Amino acid sequence: MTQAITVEESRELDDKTINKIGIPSLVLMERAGLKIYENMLDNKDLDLSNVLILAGTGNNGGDGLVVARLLATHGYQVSILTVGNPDHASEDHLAQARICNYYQIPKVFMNADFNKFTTLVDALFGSGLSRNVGGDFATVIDKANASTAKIHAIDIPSGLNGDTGEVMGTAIKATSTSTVAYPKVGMLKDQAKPYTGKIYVDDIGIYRGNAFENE
Ligand SMILES: NC(=O)C1=CN([C@@H]2O[C@H](COP(=O)(O)OP(=O)(O)OC[C@H]3O[C@@H](n4cnc5c(N)ncnc54)[C@H](O)[C@@H]3O)[C@@H](O)[C@H]2O)[C@@H](O)CC1
Ligand SMILES: [K+]
Repeated sequence: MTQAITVEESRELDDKTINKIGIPSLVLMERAGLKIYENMLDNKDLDLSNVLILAGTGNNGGDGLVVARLLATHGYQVSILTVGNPDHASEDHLAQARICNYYQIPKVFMNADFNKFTTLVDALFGSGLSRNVGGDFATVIDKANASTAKIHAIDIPSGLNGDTGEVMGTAIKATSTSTVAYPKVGMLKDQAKPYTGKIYVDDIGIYRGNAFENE
């Protein structure tokens, strides 16, 4: 597996790629979503006949909404549960939500029966997780773990500390995880294995170091 980075490094690399190198964030999100979708098709442990996207209102959720759209446009049955305050949604999340609305991807709410779904996509938190998980987020994570569905996590299983591999209150136990750009150091610790499952590392155009860099 390629080198691992800290969560802070991952946020710095995202920022540099977008604001210094100039690759638009929605381009990175599209590339991430496409790779994640392909990882899900690749993983034969996942049954994609009825998928639910668990989307937070940040960019991790935005990645999840790209996956929702790719599944829908390729004929898969997919629904979205958005968790968190929509008034605090990131710009890119809102852009993806408008696209999902265009495609009329069905929405479900907190009372949804997760056992109806064959695969859940964990897009609640990625590198933005900054405190212990509680409230609706904890409810959804615990319900997802207790369900019969398999879980595919985006970037970092939600609730797992990407630096230490510790659980912050509660955390998603995924069958597989698509991590963006580089794995985060905490995900490679032994204690993280039951949470990450099989790890896919997705190259989306974010690189540590650059031979052409003049600094
Ligand atoms: N444009 C970019 O920078 C890219 C971001 N990507 C994705 O975006 C993710 C990072 O997105 P964000 O920075 O929007 O952050 P997240 O989507 O990880 O988290 C969203 C927000 O949740 C809030 N939050 C943190 N801990 C919480 C808690 N315990 N309870 C409730 N709310 C909490 C924070 O305010 C945080 O900003 C990455 O993990 C990756 O999946 C990828 O699309 C690649 C490009
Ligand atoms: K996640």
